[in-house]
Amino acid sequence: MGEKRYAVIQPAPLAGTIPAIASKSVAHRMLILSALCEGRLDLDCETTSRDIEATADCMRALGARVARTSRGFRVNPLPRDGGTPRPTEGATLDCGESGSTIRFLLPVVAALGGACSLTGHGRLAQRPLSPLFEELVAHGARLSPQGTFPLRVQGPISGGTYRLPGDVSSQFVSGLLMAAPLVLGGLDVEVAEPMQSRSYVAITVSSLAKFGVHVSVEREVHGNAAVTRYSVPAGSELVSPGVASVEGDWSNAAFWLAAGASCGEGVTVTGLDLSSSQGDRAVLGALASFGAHVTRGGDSARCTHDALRGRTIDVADIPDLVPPLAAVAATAKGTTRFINAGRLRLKESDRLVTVRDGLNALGANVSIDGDELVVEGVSRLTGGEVDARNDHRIAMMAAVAAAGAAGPTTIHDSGCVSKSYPAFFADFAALGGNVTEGWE
Ligand SMILES: O=C(O)C1=C[C@@H](OP(=O)(O)O)[C@@H](O)[C@H](O)C1
Ligand SMILES: C=C(OP(=O)(O)O)C(=O)O
Repeated sequence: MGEKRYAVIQPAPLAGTIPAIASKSVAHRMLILSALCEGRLDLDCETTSRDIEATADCMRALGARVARTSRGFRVNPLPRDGGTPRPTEGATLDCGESGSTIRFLLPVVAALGGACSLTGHGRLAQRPLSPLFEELVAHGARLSPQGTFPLRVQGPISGGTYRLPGDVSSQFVSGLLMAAPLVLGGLDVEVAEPMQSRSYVAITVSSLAKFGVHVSVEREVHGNAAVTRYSVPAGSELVSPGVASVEGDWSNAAFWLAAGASCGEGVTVTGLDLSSSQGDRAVLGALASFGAHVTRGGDSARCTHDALRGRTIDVADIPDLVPPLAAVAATAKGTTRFINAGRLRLKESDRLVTVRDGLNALGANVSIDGDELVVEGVSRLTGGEVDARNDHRIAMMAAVAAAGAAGPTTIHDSGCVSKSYPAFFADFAALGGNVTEGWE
């Protein structure tokens, strides 16, 4: 028995109903804020994943008590000293392979003051922390050089205005906003346009609101340039709502909805908030624009195959939807262009390359054109061998594409789905997928 998982998929269309797993994005934010706030939180979050657990472990290392309960997590926050949370001095926080965790916690630990270290694995050391890194240094943080772990952090940081470009990672903005209530004086984050992944900052703003912190958001135009200013006023305090729940995950539900769009009799995902602040609920509009039949229920969405045609889709705000939408585009008639997709190079893998290679290995016709991914639809995928390259969304994309292929597919390194969705292949089988897993 080897060290990596593989999955063999025999063609069989997916159909049926599946409950959404808990949103990874929301869970990260609720675990961090509940560890920093005043008062205990019972968090409804029935499913978990490697990334969510990385954040939970980091908050434990900082001094919070985070227990797994039958429904989710019970979080007792960091001890307080004169009303201020006090982190464990010299703590090491292992962020695993989670970009969200390290980018959210870097400003948070700097704001808490004291000394601690951040570490991680896989591609995490190569994923950018600049220019958040330089802005923190400019505001008083002392940090060891970027690019190697452990990253040593010594706070505190001052308030004032933090300036960031909008096209590297919105996670920098979210991290600073979660750190803001810990900083003396108010804190503004000024984000230059074009601003991508904007809706992820909206998730942060609505999570902070649950803990009683109001963020004002204003767009300002200065000559030819525009910025969005997020302001957290001085004196903002994080207070636990007591109980809260993590809503369903649109980014992962997108794979099942894409499977419904590609072939078969339709897939329904339940447990979704149709007016969520998660930008990835845009998957419904995107699948409808391909020609798929989309229906919305009270807390569910259903997608059924119909004649599909290629589209141009701007993915600046929805980078995580590219793998499932590319699986659909692979057999949509004509050309699909995913535009403003450059940031996909900065994910768990260079996702422009891994989406292209993963789908082409199954008989698709995908190419990269600058910051665009271009998919020429073929009438049917053949199946084949795909290396997921340690990227959960590439493994899930390949599985969805393989279900509708003419022949079998082997996905190497399929175990990486546990980063966001440990039960992915069990749910794939529950929807009628034909999958056999093993070690190699
Ligand atoms: O804030 C978040 O929860 C996320 C923001 C996005 O990253 P970028 O802002 O770096 O694009 C997204 O790709 C990631 O999976 C989750
Ligand atoms: C990019 C992702 O996550 P993160 O940036 O948190 O590693 C993802 O889940 O696709």
